[in-house]
Amino acid sequence: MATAERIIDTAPEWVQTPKGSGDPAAKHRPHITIRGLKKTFKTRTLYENFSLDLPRGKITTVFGPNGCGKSTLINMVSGLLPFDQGEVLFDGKALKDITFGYVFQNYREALFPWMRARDNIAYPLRIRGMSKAECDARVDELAASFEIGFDLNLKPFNLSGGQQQLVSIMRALAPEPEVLFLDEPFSALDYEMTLFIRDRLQAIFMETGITMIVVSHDLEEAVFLADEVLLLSKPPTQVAEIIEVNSPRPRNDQTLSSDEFVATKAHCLQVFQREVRR
Ligand SMILES: Nc1ncnc2c1ncn2[C@@H]1O[C@H](COP(=O)(O)OP(=O)(O)OP(=O)(O)O)[C@@H](O)[C@H]1O
Repeated sequence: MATAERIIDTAPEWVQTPKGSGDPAAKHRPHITIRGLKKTFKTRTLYENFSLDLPRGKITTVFGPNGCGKSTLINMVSGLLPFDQGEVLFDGKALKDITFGYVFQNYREALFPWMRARDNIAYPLRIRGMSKAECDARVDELAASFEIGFDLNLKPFNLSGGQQQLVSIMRALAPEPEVLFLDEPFSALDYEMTLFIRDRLQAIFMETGITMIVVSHDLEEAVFLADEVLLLSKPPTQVAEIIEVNSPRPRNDQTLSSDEFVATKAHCLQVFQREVRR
């Protein structure tokens, strides 16, 4: 069920009470509530009265037919794109009152080319007024978490595409966001780098329990990463189905051939095909 009434009671063990809230019940409430969203491009209505709850401390992947509005959805929720009507709240708070990160598909245009990789990563910390020593410590911490094997003193144009995307992800994570949005983060990467970054993202997720919303156009990737796959319909876009993925973490190559994973992926494909034919 994907309506206002959805009760979220299965936050993983590692999900902490939100910082500063002092409210242990918060982890059982939806993290993001979307109510009555409407979005029209010229005369075409993409979203009409769209409502959805997204859970705290889980990875939700967004999958659906071409052009159904996957990117538009996360762009509206993350404030990059205005909507015509409706409301998006983060455990009752407005977007301006939370810290969030966004990873773009096109990493080439996302990084500041004149800044070294480590200055790109530290940027969101510097603009918050953190000292150089604090920024350096956080960048080093992230580099260790991501097992970075390249020189962060290089500028983006001296890095490979995958390395640039890693820097983008580290920059998004630097201020310890409570929500991380990723729009097709692997679509411009080679397979080896995709597997590496996917595994690192999973590890970071397991360490931090950060809520992640990931747009994907690859069903296997969407199921592999997800606690829940949000399957969208064709426009005017509604939730076709929310499918739980119960494969245990950390997931690895063996996960892909496990009965549970194969059955979940097959179910997602069935729903997807039903929506495409509709
Ligand atoms: N700025 C815009 N102006 C006009 N139409 C737009 C704009 N942005 C998106 N659209 C249209 O809205 C629809 C949804 O676009 P969106 O990119 O969100 O879909 P998507 O599901 O992410 O697409 P894809 O599967 O191709 O990645 C598409 O028909 C697109 O052409």
